[in-house]
Amino acid sequence: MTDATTDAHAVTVSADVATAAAGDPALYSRDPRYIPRVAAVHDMCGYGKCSLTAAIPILSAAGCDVCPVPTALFSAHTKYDVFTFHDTTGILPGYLDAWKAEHVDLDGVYSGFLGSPEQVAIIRRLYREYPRALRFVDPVMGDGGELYPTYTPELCEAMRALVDGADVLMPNLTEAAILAGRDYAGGDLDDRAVNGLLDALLGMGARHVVLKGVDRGDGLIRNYVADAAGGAAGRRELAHEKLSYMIQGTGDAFASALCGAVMAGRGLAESARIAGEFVRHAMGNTRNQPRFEERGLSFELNLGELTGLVG
Ligand SMILES: Nc1ncnc2c1ncn2[C@@H]1O[C@H](COP(=O)(O)OP(=O)(O)O)[C@@H](O)[C@H]1O
Ligand SMILES: Cc1ncc(COP(=O)(O)O)c(N)n1
Repeated sequence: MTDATTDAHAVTVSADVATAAAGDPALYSRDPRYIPRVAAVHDMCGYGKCSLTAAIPILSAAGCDVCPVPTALFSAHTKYDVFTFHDTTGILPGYLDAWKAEHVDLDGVYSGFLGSPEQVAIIRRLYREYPRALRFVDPVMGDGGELYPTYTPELCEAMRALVDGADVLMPNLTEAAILAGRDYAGGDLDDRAVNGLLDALLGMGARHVVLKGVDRGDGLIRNYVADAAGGAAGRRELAHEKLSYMIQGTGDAFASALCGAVMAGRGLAESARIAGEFVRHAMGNTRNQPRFEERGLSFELNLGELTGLVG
């Protein structure tokens, strides 16, 4: 892995990904006249923008037909002190039976926050019934070494089953450690530790991994892209400016923008670059909103960055 060079704000990359398309092949071959259909298996939050309320507009802006598979209904995301939670596991088998009866077809299955361990079986059913669909897995479980409040050890264990065969696995460092069965080692991992986590996840059967959120205290956030087929030479480090405040929902927006860029026919490293920039710009706009610390990422003014990706 080559070190990123820094400039003040923009993304820096360890290779010129924009011009090195040969080293950053598309995972999806996009016909600009065709609108790919992506099932978004996430929760719905009534307030606090994240999960489905991020996935639907962001993927739509990137030119996808988004079909929600709601894994839970929350009054607000789990960073609020008060929220209601309704697990929708019981309705999902009938929901997918009805899709099957109507011959719905899918080009992608993009999963995130789950409501119960049984929902992993629902995702695996989607994989079986739509074997052509690209599998995007955001293994949402926790952050900063802590699990989210509705996540049990059983749900984390079930989540591990989604690693094998994932076309794009997008964990943060907490989630990568849980999936790989390692202790969380903080956010400032060196290259060797990053490579160790990437190797572990690729060894568990992921085809590509985007490891998010390495923070070495130098003002940058680093995301890493690795490819099971490409070996060490195929790894990319993408670094961009770290803003000094935190916003909820950045992980969901990043994963949705990355998924949209891949479905628009971009390479994975280029897609990770686009997603990181999209989140960084939207964080700037979120800062101008009331109660910005808790409202979720306000990306409404940034969707135009994604509408031009196709064609
Ligand atoms: N403070 C920040 N400044 C700039 N970019 C950020 C910041 N927080 C998150 N991002 C971008 O969004 C990506 C995903 O955010 P993160 O919150 O780490 O995901 P998760 O919710 O999965 O932990 C990061 O890898 C980074 O590219
Ligand atoms: C109900 C719910 N859904 C999703 C998230 C993840 O948010 P993030 O994108 O910050 O990981 C959350 N905290 N709560």
